[in-house]
Amino acid sequence: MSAFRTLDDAGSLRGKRVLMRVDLNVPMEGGRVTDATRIARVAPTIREVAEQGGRVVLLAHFGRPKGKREAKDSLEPVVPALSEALGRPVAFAADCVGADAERAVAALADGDVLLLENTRYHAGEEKNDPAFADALAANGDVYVNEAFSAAHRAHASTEGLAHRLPAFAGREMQAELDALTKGLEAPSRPVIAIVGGAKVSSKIDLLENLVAKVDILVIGGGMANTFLHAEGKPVGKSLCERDLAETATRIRAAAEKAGCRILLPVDAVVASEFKAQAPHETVSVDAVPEGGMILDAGPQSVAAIEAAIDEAKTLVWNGPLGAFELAPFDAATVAAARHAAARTRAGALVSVAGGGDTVAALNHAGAATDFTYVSTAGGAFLEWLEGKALPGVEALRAKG
Ligand SMILES: Nc1ncnc2c1ncn2[C@@H]1O[C@H](COP(=O)(O)OP(=O)(O)O)[C@@H](O)[C@H]1O
Ligand SMILES: O=C(OP(=O)(O)O)[C@H](O)COP(=O)(O)O
Repeated sequence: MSAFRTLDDAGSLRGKRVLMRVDLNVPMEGGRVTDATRIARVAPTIREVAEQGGRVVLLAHFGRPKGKREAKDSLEPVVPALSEALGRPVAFAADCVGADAERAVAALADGDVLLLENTRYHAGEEKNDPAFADALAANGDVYVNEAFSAAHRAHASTEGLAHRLPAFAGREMQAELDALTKGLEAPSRPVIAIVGGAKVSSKIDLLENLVAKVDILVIGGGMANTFLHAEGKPVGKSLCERDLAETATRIRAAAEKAGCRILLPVDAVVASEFKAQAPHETVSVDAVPEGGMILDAGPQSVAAIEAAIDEAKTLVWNGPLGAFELAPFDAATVAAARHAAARTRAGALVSVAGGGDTVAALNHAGAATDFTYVSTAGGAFLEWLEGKALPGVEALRAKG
């Protein structure tokens, strides 16, 4: 396997248009960034290139607008947080290709930073369409991929561009891969994985491989609801992908075969509205009312998760156990995070967690700094853990 070309191999970037793919898919509320970790982690690389006199053109996605220009998925509200992290102004262009982008790029002086609008406003992005990748490439002289957390996507801005321009791994891309390899290449067993969150359809398949790699798999959040439904339990109005019941059943069988213990919630905190402080009750997972929504794991489930963490020597975690942004539905996530942090502090656990919202949840719990390593990546981290090649990483490997 050949190595990456890194920024050290890029030569002088003075006066060059540096198309840098970053992941600005950050938690936002009311038009403001609520957790800037992903921004903070790439800011030094942006500054490094700008300080060399490179003209930085940032490419990123936000949400999943599926080729449509949805105002709620604009990257413009990220500009103030980005500018604050960089300590310098950041220009913005209303499109990532075409006349708007061209004009904004042409106006850059050496050391300037420009953010282009959401790449996913164009259907060609997710299709890795050659014509769209060409249109993106027209605005750069070199390409830097600094978006490890989007490296599991073979999209035009994460993969296609690497074949069109001299391509280099960013500092954070390198650092993520180094840290994950160091922390998890030969993990002390037992290994426990916690997988929760809301991206059920895009993450459920990887559980089938994951059960062969870990000893205990805790399933939480929206992912758990899908498994509970597959077992015939009532899930009311909960976030649940009913058509994935068969996949859930298959994963349970794979886990049994691999000797991986699966832990599902036994009790749940249920509300009738997806809202902070919504009236709620704790019920058994056998008794979720028809109009109820599971928004968190209950205390018995938390106790079981904490006991399972105590058995483990290594923890990997992606996806909150509940809707942690809405108090009091953060209780299970906060308790598990603090428990894992305490075990890590005591030297009993290697703990690695990742994902845009998971990092926000760990910060919210005050637990992030105690974890052995916090990755910015969720899905990409899990796919890396499965042993899958990440298209965004593979495309950077030096040829010849
Ligand atoms: N039971 C639940 N019902 C609805 N949403 C949930 C539930 N549990 C977790 N979530 C949501 O999952 C989201 C995070 O999921 P995901 O994007 O998969 O994680 P990450 O960004 O860390 O990879 C959070 O916004 C959280 O509110
Ligand atoms: O937030 C992201 O991933 P994550 O939620 O798994 O951490 C990345 O930006 C990838 O987004 P996507 O899952 O819509 O491709």
